[in-house]
Amino acid sequence: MAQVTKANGRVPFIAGNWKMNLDHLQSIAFVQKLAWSLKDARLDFDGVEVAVFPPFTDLRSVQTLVAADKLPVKYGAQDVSAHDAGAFTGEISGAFLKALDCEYVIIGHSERRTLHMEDDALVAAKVKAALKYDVTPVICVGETAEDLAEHGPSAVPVAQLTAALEGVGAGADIVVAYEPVWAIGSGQAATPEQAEQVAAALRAVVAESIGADAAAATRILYGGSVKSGNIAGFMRQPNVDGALVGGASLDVAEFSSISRFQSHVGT
Ligand SMILES: O=C[C@H](O)COP(=O)(O)O
Repeated sequence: MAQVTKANGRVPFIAGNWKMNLDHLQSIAFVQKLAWSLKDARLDFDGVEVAVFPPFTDLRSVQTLVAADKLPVKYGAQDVSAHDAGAFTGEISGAFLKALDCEYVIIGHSERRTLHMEDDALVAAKVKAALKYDVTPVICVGETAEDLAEHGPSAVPVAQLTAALEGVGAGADIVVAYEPVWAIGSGQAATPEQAEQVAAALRAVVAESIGADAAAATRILYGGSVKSGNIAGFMRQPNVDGALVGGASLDVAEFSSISRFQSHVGT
């Protein structure tokens, strides 16, 4: 299968955020089926990285399965504490994620910003906590419909990413996810051109904050009502390197189809 790994060298990244869905038994069945599906499709795993982000309680099961069967599926957590250890009831340390071989952690998802009152300062602290333990943060930014009407598409995501990277060292390994809040779970995705416009602005922020080399290497994802039917349009954009998928990541066939976006490119 022809790959569309871009001339820029960034490996496309398809990430499934399960949110609060699928328990540890369901996670095992899901990851097994996903791996079989991707293998059946003869996906070249050098050409695309596929990761799932299950609830914390699933991570040990997913780790065991992936390690035992050497499955070509990566995994990460949906949140991390800003603290290392101690009296923080309900929190999960980056050290614990690293101990489970999590490569990634989602930080600053709009649901955490809105429902759990996470502000830019806390997001920035969590980014540093993840990097401290060598877990790559997937930093989520995005504007609400009101922000869009008032400030246009880029202003709020740019401000959020600038704040999230405050104090982060040059060359840090990060992933950025642009998720317009109005597109999440709404069935109304941004257009590929809208996503590209904001992704380009976010890449400039990465360059300004942690350096041009890091900006060239950083994957910027689009998220918000991504499906197999619209993924190709996003993947054609020069600054969009993948997708953070919510609802559609809970259906093995659909998530596998999104991961095989190469087969939709050109259609
Ligand atoms: O993290 C994923 C996003 O919230 C997108 O969710 P969605 O694909 O259900 O719109």
